[in-house]
Parts: sequence; C-alpha cells; structure tokens
Amino acid sequence: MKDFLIAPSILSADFARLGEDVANVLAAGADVVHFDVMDNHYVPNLTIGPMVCKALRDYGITAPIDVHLMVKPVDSLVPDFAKAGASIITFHPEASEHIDRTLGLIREQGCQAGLVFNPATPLSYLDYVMDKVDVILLMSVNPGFGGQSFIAGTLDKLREARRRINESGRNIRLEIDGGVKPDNIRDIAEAGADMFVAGSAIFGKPDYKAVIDEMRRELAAAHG
Ligand SMILES: O=C(CO)[C@H](O)[C@H](O)COP(=O)(O)O
Repeated sequence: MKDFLIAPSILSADFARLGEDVANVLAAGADVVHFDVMDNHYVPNLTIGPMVCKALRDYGITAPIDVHLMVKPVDSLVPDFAKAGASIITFHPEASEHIDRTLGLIREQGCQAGLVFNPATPLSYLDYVMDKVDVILLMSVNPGFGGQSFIAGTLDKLREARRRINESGRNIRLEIDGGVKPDNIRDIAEAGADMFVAGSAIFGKPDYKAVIDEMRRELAAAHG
C-alpha cells in the first residue's frame, strides 16, 4: 500500500479537553495532527495560535503537527509556531507578499514548508518555487469552517498537482483538506492525494478508530 497519511483536523475536536482528544485520535491510528489557524481577517473565523500548539507538545503529543496558517500577514507567526513545536507550516500564497521568502523562512526555522491552494487559486503559484515546497495542500472547500461538502472539481486539480510533483522528481506530499470522508477518500487518493485531512468525519463520530480503519480500508483499495 502507498504511504498514506491521515491527519485529523482539530477544528472539529473538543477544545475543552483538547490534549486528551488529540491523544485519543492518535491512539486510534491517526498519523498527523492538522492544526487550523484562522485570524478572522484572511478567513471569516477565529481559532488558535502558537500557545495552543505548545500546550499540545507540553501535554505529550509527539506526532507531527501540521500547521495550516489561514492568516494574513504570514511571516511574523512562522518563528512562533516553529518554537511552539510545529513540524509542517503551510500558508496561502495570496496572504504573503513574498512567497519565496516565506517558504525559505519556514525551512530556516526547521519546519517543512508548504503552499495551500483555495478552490479557485491557480497552481501556477508553484511555477518558480517547486524546489522550495515540501507539501502542497489543496483545499476542497472554501477555508474557514469544518463540515462543508467536498468540491468535486478538486479531483482534476489533484491530478494536475500530482503531474507537477511527478515532473519535479521531488518527494512532495499532496495534501487534501475539506469534506474528506470514508465514502470519497478512495477517489481522492486515486486522483493523487497522499495526505488526508478530515475533521468532522472523524471527530464527529464516537469511535475514531472505526472511522480511521474504514478510511485505511478504502485507501488500501485505491489504484494508482
Ligand atoms: O481547513 C479547514 C477549514 O478551513 C478544515 O481543516 C477542513 O474544513 C476540515 O474539516 P472537514 O473535514 O469537516 O471538512
């Protein structure tokens, strides 16, 4: 089976007992913690910052933390999240004045760097920075809220992103975020994704392991 990563989005976790909930979802078989940072400026919602990332590390969470910055401006938060224990930091190209500089800054801080593409953001932002990205994250919903439906056109965009990654010859993760569920994860994998963010599909069910196991069965059946 391909190396697929499942990354529960803590946007749908229980914030009143976050450390315990994250530990539980990892014990249920998740690979990565997806950490959604929203500023009520770049996106119309407000969530969590570096202090919460550090609190998860202090609680004993050792899994990779994948910080998705939905903020503008971006750069001032990068060192703070690196110090707080982020493993991956991704940002939206429209939110940075200097995309190349921001990608470099993330790597200088010891994290993996990635660009995030909203449903209508063109992949051409990758044209001159392919050697500087470790992760490409395609949003399959408009960012800001969990529980939205997967936008079907994202499957073609995934195929295009996968083609670009293959052409680059680099080992770049292709991450998908928004409306991912057991009943569509196989099609999403076949379109080229290898890292799957899922919030409501996992945290919205009482048995995290049952959902993650079902996702893994679907992924094991994926072709390509
Ligand atoms: O970045 C996000 C929203 O901006 C969330 O990660 C995403 O929507 C996941 O939630 P769900 O799986 O419930 O769609």
